Amino acid sequence: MSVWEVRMSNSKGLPYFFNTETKQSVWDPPSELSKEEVENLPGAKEHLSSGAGGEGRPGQVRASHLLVKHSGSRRPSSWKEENITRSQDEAVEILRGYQEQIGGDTKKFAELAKEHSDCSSHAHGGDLGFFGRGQMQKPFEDAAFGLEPGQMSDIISTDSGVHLVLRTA
Ligand SMILES: Cn1nc(-c2ccccc2)cc1C(=O)N[C@H](Cc1nc2ccccc2[nH]1)C(=O)O
Repeated sequence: MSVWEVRMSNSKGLPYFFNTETKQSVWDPPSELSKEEVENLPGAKEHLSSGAGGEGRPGQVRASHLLVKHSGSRRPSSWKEENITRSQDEAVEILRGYQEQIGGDTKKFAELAKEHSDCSSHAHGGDLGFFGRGQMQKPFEDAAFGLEPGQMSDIISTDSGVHLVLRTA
């Protein structure tokens, strides 16, 4: 029985991980847990988007993203860089570079997201699983729901940073 459980942050509309022993809350899946263990945590089925293999529910989309954070990001820290100080303009320039490399190649998208995305979903090639409206920050939701499956957005901005979004289902 894991000491971790998945809860929903109502203020942010995002799932987080709560340690019932230490009472610690973290956004990122605890690194000591495998993807399988994360998906079987109490609350995971209810709060985590259905990941690989899930069909999702009507009105849901599945998307991946490549996030570059900057100094103005809600949480200017990531698995890659503890203290992110780049400006938003620098973040956009970096993301433009990835956009050029990706072209329309979805395999390349996943490779670059895994290596460079400042989101903890990098470990899954940027895959966020299925989600419905009301779950993600609005600019991200609008971009994802405005794409056809297989289509990639231009650069969009949220409180988390700047993103490229790829709708996958
Ligand atoms: C919304 N979300 N899902 C995951 C996720 C999903 C599947 C597997 C692992 C992590 C991580 C996150 C998340 O909020 N990550 C944040 C960054 C971030 N901010 C976002 C805003 C909109 C969509 C995705 C976003 N990711 C972080 O790591 O600081």
